[in-house]
Amino acid sequence: MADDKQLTRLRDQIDSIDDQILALISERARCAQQVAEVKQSAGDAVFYRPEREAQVLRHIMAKNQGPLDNEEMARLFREIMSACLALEQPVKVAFLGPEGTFTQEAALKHFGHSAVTVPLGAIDEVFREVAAGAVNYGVVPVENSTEGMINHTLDTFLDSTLNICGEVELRIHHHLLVGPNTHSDHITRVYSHSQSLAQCRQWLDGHYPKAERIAVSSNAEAAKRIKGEWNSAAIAGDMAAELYGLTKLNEKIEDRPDNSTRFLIIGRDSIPPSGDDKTSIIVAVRNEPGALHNLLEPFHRNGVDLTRVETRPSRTGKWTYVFFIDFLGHRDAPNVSAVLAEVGSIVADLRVLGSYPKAVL
Ligand SMILES: O=C(O)C(=O)C[C@]1(C(=O)O)C=C[C@@H](O)C=C1
Repeated sequence: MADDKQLTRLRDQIDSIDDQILALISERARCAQQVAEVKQSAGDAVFYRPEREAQVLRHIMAKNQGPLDNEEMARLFREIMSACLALEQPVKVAFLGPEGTFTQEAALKHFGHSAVTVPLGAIDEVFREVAAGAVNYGVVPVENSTEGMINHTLDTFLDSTLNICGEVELRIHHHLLVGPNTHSDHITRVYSHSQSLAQCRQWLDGHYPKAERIAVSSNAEAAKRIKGEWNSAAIAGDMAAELYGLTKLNEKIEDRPDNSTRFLIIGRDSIPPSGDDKTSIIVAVRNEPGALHNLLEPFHRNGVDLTRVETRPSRTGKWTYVFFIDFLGHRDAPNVSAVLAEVGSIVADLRVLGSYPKAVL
């Protein structure tokens, strides 16, 4: 048994520290309320400030001396800021539903749990609802470390005028889930999103080679569907398992242990610099010799680091290539604006999708 006196003394200490934390969080929340008043009196209706949130989290991570690690500490502050923002004005965030998808997990990781998350049926719908002002922001998957780009999201940007205002990365752990009617020896069907089935291909080949693999609109949808079915399993994450009351037969069945997905936050406003930013652009290039070299050379000459170059077929048929390019730096930075001016003058079309803080968590 622990020493009772020592335990009591330590718990008294924790009680008194909690009182101080409580008073400080309340003081911080009152400050946020005053910030809201300042914004309102300036006629500014935008309460969520991603560049400021990134700065707050980076500052906390730089100052943290343990024993909690930087990510853990930032997550706590993420939730405090989320609650403070909800006091100013609750933020409404649409995501690719139903409830329990990895996209919802990404939305909550980025905005914290005080955000109101709204499930929608398709990526296009998320874009539409943000554009219509029915929600403040949207979260869409853009790229998986195992399976590559999510082309549907890229293509939707071609027809949209929305801005990218943030990015969030999520480690993706898949589990094989079953309802009460299914035994592990009698699984004849495995439901999941096509990307998730692909991310677990080798595991399925090894463990359930004969089971039919059925692609559905999301892994949460797969989890929802198998609840009452016999001989069926779903591949989905923790949130879906919990939400639909399913049992995890096998955990972390993704073929690559570092499997992660990058999501983008889309909104209507452009975001000021945070000090550590990225920019995404779409360019349409004429089909001429040296076109790709001419496009990329100004980045190199101006010391702008490219983080991704992705090609998609142009849908107008007018231009042969459309490139999605991500690079480090904010569009307001002199070297970035010089590159954008130069690139804009040589390509058929250039659209800046947005400059936004690099993912902190
Ligand atoms: O600094 C602001 O503009 C605030 O509204 C305060 C605060 C915070 O809690 O720190 C809250 C919400 C914003 O998204 C950014 C920061």
